[in-house]
Amino acid sequence: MELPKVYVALDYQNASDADLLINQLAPGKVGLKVGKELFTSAGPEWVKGLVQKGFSIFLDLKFHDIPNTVAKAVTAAAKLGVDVVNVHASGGSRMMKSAAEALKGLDAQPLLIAVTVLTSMDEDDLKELGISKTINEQVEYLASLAKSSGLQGVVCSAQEAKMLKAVCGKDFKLMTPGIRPEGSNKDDQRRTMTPPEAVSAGVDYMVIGRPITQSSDPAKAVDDILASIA
Ligand SMILES: O=c1ccn([C@@H]2O[C@H](COP(=O)(O)O)[C@@H](O)[C@H]2O)c(=O)[nH]1
Repeated sequence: MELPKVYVALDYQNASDADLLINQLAPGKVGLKVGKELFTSAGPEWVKGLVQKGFSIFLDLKFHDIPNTVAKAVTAAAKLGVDVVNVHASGGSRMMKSAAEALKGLDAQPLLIAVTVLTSMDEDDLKELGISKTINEQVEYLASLAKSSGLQGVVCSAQEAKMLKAVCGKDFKLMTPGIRPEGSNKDDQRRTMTPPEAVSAGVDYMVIGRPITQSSDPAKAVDDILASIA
């Protein structure tokens, strides 16, 4: 099944706030990304309800723990019927292999992808962590590790898309947050691209939150974004 190009990041405090937007969206047009805040407040049954309504769901919980725990967590996510689930590549190859192995043989197998370097980070943030590589080097390193561990793609910035498609191959999926329509506020994001730039760079999927959720007319913001990449 082909997944939608745009996932709306539902960074809301609770299900009723999120439902106000979801009720204006059509499942065939966009996917929905449920992250830590909303999952913690709304819970797995609410996520299952979105799946039943026909939405493609990216469950963005960025698991990062010992291999056994992450394997169990991705299994629980798969059982919700979500299409995409993620782990942190910095959890290492044993952790990622364990997650990939756990999904094999399940009836529903979500796309398993790994976060490389958060799109809110720049080179100074890497230095602070004791990493002397450039952003591109670190993203390439972690994406290659994710690929060799059996994952199907990564979360990265659209700025790294061309490089990663060349290194990891065109079938290796790129999910890209940090997307900002022309003229919109960057907020805490550091490595951004506009939707048309991201499409030209070859991304598979885009995650867009505040430019939609904080717009005075979120449904129109979605339509404008989709029109800009049609
Ligand atoms: O590297 C990453 C990984 C995840 N995210 C998530 O995507 C959305 C982006 O929201 P915006 O409002 O469009 O900035 C948010 O839920 C993050 O948790 C990311 O931004 N970068």
